[in-house]
Amino acid sequence: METGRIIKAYAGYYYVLSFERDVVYETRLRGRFRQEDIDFYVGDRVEFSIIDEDEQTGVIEELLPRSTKLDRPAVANIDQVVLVFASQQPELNYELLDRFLLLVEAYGFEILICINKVDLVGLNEAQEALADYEDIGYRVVYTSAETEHGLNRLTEELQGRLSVLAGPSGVGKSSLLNRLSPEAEMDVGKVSQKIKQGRHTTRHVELITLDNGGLVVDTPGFTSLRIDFIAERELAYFFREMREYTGQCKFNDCLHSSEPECRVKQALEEGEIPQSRYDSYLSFLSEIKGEDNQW
Ligand SMILES: Nc1nc2c(ncn2[C@@H]2O[C@H](COP(=O)(O)OP(=O)(O)OP(=O)(O)O)[C@@H](O)[C@H]2O)c(=O)[nH]1
Ligand SMILES: [Zn+2]
Repeated sequence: METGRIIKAYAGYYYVLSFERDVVYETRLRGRFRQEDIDFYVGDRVEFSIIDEDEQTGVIEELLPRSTKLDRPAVANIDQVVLVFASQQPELNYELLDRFLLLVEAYGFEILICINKVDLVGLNEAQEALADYEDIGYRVVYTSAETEHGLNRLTEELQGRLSVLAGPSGVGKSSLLNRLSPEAEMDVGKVSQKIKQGRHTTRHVELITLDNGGLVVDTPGFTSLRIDFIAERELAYFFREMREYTGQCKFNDCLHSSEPECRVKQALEEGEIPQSRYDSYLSFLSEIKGEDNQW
């Protein structure tokens, strides 16, 4: 039995990249899966048997355990979300960055922040703009899809993992994906050959294969920015720099807004929590409470 990962699903066929060799097999599901009503997603790890080695065809026999599942796009086993923002055009919107960070924290994915278009402001300015986030402990890479600055570092961060890009419109997500993907098609000839046969005008989610073993979802995730599924009481927990203080307030049910003797607000005054992050927190809190529902 072989093991591999579904990198594309199309018209009843599942394209499985073998873990043992650099080959993509065109597979079908065993009939029993239809009766059992089991869904298979791009990103799923499977066991399969080979029907014809020359034709690279096979049959999926088993679904291996899934660590995570995202619905839009439907992808299983995502290891990290790459939040792409631009240092300029569009101007870096911190509250929007905090909203994306909150969503990804709430889903429990690992996070990499990618600041693109550094060619427009210069690396120093781009880094200064993210200093608070690096202090909090977020990993940040600085890129330019235009000059290719930082693309090696980004590729390293994608190594051996399944990543999805997310971020606002116009920041360069497609440009970065295009920079990453031609390499993959050149180096993994058989992969692209098999995949091209199934290309079609309808959009289907696919994984882009990098030659360092990294996989990247070809469409951005987190297109809905609604946060009202998050409970008021857990909001501060998803702000990493607030987490350590939330248990130390005078009141157990403190929401860190207007309560007295709030340890979070004390940390804010002492400069341990950035003012702009706290402003985002208050804004999201009132949104969750239903006082302001703009999304
Ligand atoms: N100067 C500069 N321009 C860039 C860079 N990356 C992308 N752009 C430009 O920014 C514009 C938007 O890029 P896209 O790649 O379409 O951005 P996107 O994030 O995919 O946008 P949506 O498809 O709306 O989500 C295009 O005109 C790109 O040429 C960069 O690093 N530097
Ligand atoms: Zn408090």
